Amino acid sequence: MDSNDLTQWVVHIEVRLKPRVARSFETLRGHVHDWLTSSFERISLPSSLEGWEDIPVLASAVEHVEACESVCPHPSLAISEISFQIHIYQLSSTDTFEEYTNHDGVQTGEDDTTASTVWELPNRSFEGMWESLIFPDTVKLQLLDYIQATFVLSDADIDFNLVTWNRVVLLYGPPGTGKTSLCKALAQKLSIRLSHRYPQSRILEINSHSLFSRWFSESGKLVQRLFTSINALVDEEDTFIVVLIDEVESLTASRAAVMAGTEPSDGLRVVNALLTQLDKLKHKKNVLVMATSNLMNAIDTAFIDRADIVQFIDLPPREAIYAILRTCLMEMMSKKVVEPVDVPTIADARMYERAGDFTSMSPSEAPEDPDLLSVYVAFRLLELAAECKALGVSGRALRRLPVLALAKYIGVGSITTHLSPPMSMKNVQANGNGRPVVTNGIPRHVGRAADVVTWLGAIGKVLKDRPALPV
Ligand SMILES: Nc1ncnc2c1ncn2[C@@H]1O[C@H](COP(=O)(O)OP(=O)(O)OP(=O)(O)O)[C@@H](O)[C@H]1O
Repeated sequence: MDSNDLTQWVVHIEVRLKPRVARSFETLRGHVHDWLTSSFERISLPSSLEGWEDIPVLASAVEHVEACESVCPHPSLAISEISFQIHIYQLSSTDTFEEYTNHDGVQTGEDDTTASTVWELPNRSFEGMWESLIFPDTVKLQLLDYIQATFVLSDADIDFNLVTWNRVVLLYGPPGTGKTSLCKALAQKLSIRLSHRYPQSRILEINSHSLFSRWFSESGKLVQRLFTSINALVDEEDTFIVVLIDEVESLTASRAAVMAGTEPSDGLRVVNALLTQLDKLKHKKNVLVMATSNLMNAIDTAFIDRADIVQFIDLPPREAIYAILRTCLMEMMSKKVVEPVDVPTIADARMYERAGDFTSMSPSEAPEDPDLLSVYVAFRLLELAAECKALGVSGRALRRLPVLALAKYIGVGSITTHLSPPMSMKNVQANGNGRPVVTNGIPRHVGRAADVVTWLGAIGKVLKDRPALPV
């Protein structure tokens, strides 16, 4: 951007408070703004910000500050180019609660089926999920922008008869590509970003299979009953509700298939009931329906037609695989399971690749010099990512590779420490190669870690066992 250009980019700053801190969010927002504008010249996007620990009022209340990714094409921005939107939030640790329904609508215990599970948002169980999901392009930001666009139009009091939307998003694609996780992560993000409008947020996950009653013809009624409880939640106008329908094809089986006799006739009642209920929900501002499917062809076209966004989520491309494997490796390094080295980002790895810095090297020739070792790691990770891409490995299977590598090729016995449960202080004593440390008050042993070259080699071997590798 031209330095004379007065355009400012909106940058979202998310400030997570410690549990049980009872301070005015408005006052804290002011302190965070003052700290940002007085302490930084530039901010990298995305990045975790540090330095608030030196401001007593922030140190006593804050747990984490994140400058979120932005549509801005620059990796960092000068403070003068930024218009801050500061979101203060506190995580709920509340366990999920389940809503029960049965054929006659009375909770009786044995016959009850769990029709839905509800979480308060933002919830500790979903923290970090957004960052951990890696997709090509700007899939995540586009989805976030879509929701924000609906709020801009709602605020402008746009006539719903002229410009309309249904608040329904459908993600489809192969299994294990992160669709369900993306829905949950998006719900968490929205609960933080929309907290000035909606002080409460919840996600309600529908258990599609439970809605098929063993009492013939009851399923349509079960859907209606479930939506009666959803409507009760939505009626609280200061609460934002995300309704997640996983495997939506089981609830919205194509009516053509039902007519042709390839689907049970109960399916017809369910899909009709669901479409009717969705039409009623679309007038509510505080609800978003997110659905996922592996079988797009099996979904009734009337449901697809109601979705404002139909987004294909594919198997990860090489760059995303690199980034996912890198996060796995870095997590293991941070927990001392793998010896720490600098693992280049995908951007750096591609730079090395373009510069021709890679020469084919066998693991026995891996350099000892830390800088060269880090280039070697980038090289091996790119190779592994290309292999995974060729095999069509899903994101879910990628995250399993470290466990398989440890179990099959490294050997559980060759690594000590974090495999054992936390010990009390009096039990802490140096053992074997380990020495005791205290992390967050929990004593742990730092033991023998595998070296990164061995790890990468083991992951390569797991990929070679193709039949045993669940993709
Ligand atoms: N693109 C990705 N980036 C990072 N992690 C991913 C990605 N895709 C999948 N994963 C990992 O795989 C796990 C499974 O993902 P998830 O259940 O959301 O996939 P899904 O597409 O909904 O699968 P299914 O269709 O089988 O229900 C997640 O916990 C996540 O760790």
